[in-house]
Amino acid sequence: MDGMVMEDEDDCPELVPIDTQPGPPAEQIPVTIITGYLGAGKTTLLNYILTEQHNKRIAVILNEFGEGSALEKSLAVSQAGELYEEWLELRNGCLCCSVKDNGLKAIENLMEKKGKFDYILLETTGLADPGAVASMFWVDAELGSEIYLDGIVTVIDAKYGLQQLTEEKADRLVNEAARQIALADLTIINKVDLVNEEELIEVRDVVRSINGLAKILETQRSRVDLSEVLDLHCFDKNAGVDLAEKLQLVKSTKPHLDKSILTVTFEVAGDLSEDALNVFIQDLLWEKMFKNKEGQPMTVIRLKGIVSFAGKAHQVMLQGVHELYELNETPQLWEENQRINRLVFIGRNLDKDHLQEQFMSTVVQGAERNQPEGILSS
Ligand SMILES: Nc1nc2c(ncn2[C@@H]2O[C@H](COP(=O)(O)OP(=O)(O)OP(=O)(O)O)[C@@H](O)[C@H]2O)c(=O)[nH]1
Ligand SMILES: [Zn+2]
Repeated sequence: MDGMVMEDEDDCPELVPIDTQPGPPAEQIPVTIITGYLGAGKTTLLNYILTEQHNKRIAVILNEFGEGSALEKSLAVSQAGELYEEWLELRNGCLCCSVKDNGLKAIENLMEKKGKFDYILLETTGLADPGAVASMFWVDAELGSEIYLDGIVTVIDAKYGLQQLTEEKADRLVNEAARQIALADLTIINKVDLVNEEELIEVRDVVRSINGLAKILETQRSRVDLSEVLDLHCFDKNAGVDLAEKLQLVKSTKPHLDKSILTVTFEVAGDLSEDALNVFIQDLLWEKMFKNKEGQPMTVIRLKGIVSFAGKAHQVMLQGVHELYELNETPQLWEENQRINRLVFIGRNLDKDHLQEQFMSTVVQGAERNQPEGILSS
């Protein structure tokens, strides 16, 4: 248990046991990923945070990782009004591995030269898939990096967001704007000055229909309460208590605009077999074995949950970003006879009934089981 699991590909690290310390050590530096479609207000948000926040040394990274095939990319880091540039070498065109090796190294080099930052804000370009960038920081924290992923913030243009979300995509491609919303821990609907109340409600409904879990803020010029954006600890197992509460409020959504991406959530009482759960998740995320009624494979972009393992007194937090997932014991103890697994899946072609049916097969049955099993609600 307590480990990062990833697909076993040649260039990628293998299953790595991690320490069982609760939460990131104090000296680790949080990185918040700021994503969102072209022109939504990401840079405006960065600048706002930089001007509002005076007691943190914040480094800003502008990410071009996801784009082009150039062999070198610059990593611009600005701090206290000064701009530094580091060059990244992209090996063999494999962005995932190059970014992982060099992106973090560049940041760490920079810290050696310029002194430690307290916080890193990373703006992805509007068309990038922030999932790849998020995975890199997430994995690296497990490998003992100085940097950990705090949260994924997606900025949405109140005026053009809907249009961006409905842009036709070639058959198998996911609309990037929708994917960015699906990945978010927090969404910010910006430019509220440009729309009327009705239009705003429409955008809000669509955002909610894609991601039923992320909090939604509404802003003008990306002016937010910084405490709602920074230090969210979304990937931290100590956030398990908050997550457990939040999951109780999440509702499954109906497709709204972008037909394919939505949120599915359910609760199942009882204890799970850890092995069976791993098989279920891997079949879902890696093998894409589960199909909807139209025969299309279910694709999960983001996954969160609190689960109960047979024989474990503590709650276990489940987190997934694309094909990476993690199970971590939280400090939270189960109350007797209150062991309820709560899961939230955000992705395409999700069929709730089928997913829940498959999940039920991970519940420990018969003599092994020490809790009553059954569906509580949905
Ligand atoms: N009317 C209005 N304009 C805004 C608001 N927020 C940002 N803008 C403007 O929208 C434009 C795009 O803002 P940016 O912050 O550069 O957006 P971005 O997401 O960083 O854009 P790219 O990096 O190009 O994808 C700029 O001209 C901003 O001044 C807002 O709340 N209302
Ligand atoms: Zn920008």
